[in-house]
Amino acid sequence: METKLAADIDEHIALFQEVRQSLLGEVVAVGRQLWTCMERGNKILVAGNGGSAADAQHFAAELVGRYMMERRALPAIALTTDTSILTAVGNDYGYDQVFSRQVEGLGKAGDVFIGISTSGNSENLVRALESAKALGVTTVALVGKSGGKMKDLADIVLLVPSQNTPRIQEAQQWIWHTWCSLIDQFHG
Ligand SMILES: O=C(CO)[C@@H](O)[C@H](O)[C@H](O)[C@H](O)COP(=O)(O)O
Ligand SMILES: [Zn+2]
Repeated sequence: METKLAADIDEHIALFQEVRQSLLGEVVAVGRQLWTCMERGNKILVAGNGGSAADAQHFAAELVGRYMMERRALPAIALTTDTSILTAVGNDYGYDQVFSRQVEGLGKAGDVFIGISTSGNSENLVRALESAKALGVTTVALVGKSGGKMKDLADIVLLVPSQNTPRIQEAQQWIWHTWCSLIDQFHG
């Protein structure tokens, strides 16, 4: 039992070392793009399922509220929180449209949509990427495993090199926390 837990920690550390090697530069570049988007008056839309829904909300909370320093509120909306929208759209159109419908209602050219998924194959995120693209909303896919269908649709793809769902989520949490940290610094 403890051996398995220790192996999980070793896997986490090895993955983070790999992420530092292969993804840090791009994470910084995307963080700068997110800041530029919000600075010019556009907003960030973010969505995911399950643990990634929690991540979407956690990220939006730290932009609208604060991360580590005092700064102005920033415009970010998690598309996972309004149960009336989620149940109405899910019931009337289907669960695969719960995010795309919100992107169509809220998205403006110049906004950024971020889809968080471990598989890259959640259909509601695939549809949201398609809707975003049609509106001129920049799309970012935070994915793992093979990157799935989302990898081929998004403008920017950050692929965590792991097949293990919780480890991928841990690395994705590092990515959006790093964006929060960079945005604090850019805000100055
Ligand atoms: O958090 C976990 C597993 O760690 C689960 O809740 C997980 O997020 C759900 O199974 C999601 O539906 C998986 O979707 P995705 O990451 O493949 O887009
Ligand atoms: Zn989880």
